[in-house]
Amino acid sequence: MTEKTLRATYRILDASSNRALEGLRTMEEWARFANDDHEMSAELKSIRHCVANAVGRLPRSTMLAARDTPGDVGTEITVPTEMMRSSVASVVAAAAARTAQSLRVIEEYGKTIDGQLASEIERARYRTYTVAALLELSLPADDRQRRLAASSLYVLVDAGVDEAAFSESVRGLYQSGVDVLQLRDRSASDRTLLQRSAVAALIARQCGGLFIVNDRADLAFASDADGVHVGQEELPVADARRILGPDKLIGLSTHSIDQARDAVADGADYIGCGPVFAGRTKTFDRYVGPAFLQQVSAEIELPAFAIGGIDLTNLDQVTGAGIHRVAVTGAVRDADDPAEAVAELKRRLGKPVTK
Ligand SMILES: Cc1ncc(COP(=O)(O)OP(=O)(O)O)c(N)n1
Ligand SMILES: Cc1nc(C(=O)O)sc1CCOP(=O)(O)O
Ligand SMILES: [Mg+2]
Repeated sequence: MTEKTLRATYRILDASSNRALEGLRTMEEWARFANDDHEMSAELKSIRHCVANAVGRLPRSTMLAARDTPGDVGTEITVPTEMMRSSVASVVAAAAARTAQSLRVIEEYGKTIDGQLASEIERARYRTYTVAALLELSLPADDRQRRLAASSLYVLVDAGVDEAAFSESVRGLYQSGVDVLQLRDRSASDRTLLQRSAVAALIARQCGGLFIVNDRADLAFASDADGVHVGQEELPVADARRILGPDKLIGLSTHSIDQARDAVADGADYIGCGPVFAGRTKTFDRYVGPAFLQQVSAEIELPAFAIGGIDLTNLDQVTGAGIHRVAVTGAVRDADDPAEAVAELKRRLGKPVTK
């Protein structure tokens, strides 16, 4: 092995052992101080010491001499969500992934220097898989469902004239009280929808809101949105779920009580119920009116958002039918002061009932 290759190998082993030990410590802190779990804390501490002892077989002075943090190009490479964690569950999940990846790196490059090191790290890696899974399963489910249950105002927006205007509008809507925002724009290209969705997903995490992509589970996945909303003619819920997995939200449009019942059976996380009234955004042959909302309110346990032509002039008909969640477009888009319209809608909706 050339001097240059050997130095690079020690640099990798140094960085990866630091990353692995940091990840193990991050997991250990939750097991110790949040879960008060003596057994899990002890196991994570034991793995951390095994890794440290195994890496201790390497010449520390050589590792330190190979370290060059100021020259590390990786420190400048970031992704938007790298500095964001939407929940403690995501902190622990990131630490578990980082630890496993780093142990694998130490194991593989360590094989070129010390086989005993590699086999000790392999044992530590398998132990980490087990304890990390138990730790992640001990955590409260990601709070996406909790935030959905607490949501009452859902606003649908288009891609806007450019990313800057879109970002400003999205942030303003969340800050004025919008709980859920959906990007719905038939005229935008996939590339534009993806870029806008990635931006909105990040802003949603920063503001504590939820961001949903209309129709397209692929774009929702690629942008790390909180979920997708599909209609009766788009991907079935089950197929959207296969793409997004169990932790993302899938909303389904419903226009009858049978469709609402099917939505529950199909595993949707929430439903849109409409079109209730004629509106300015989308036209229909028929409107379900408040009667459908009464049926849903009486029977369906999922969060149900009334949609279609809803604004402050007819909101009382919606809440009077027992639905305290609405999804609107025109009522905010066409308002003289969108922030004030949001605030007034939220005031009139109050805290959502449990369904
Ligand atoms: C919250 C919510 N409810 C209903 C719809 C309508 O979805 P869909 O029937 O797929 O029609 P389009 O929005 O795709 O035209 C929605 N988007 N959001
Ligand atoms: C996109 C959409 N879907 C509906 C449904 O009933 O499925 S109603 C609707 C339009 C919502 O916009 P506005 O609040 O401006 O009427
Ligand atoms: Mg649709």
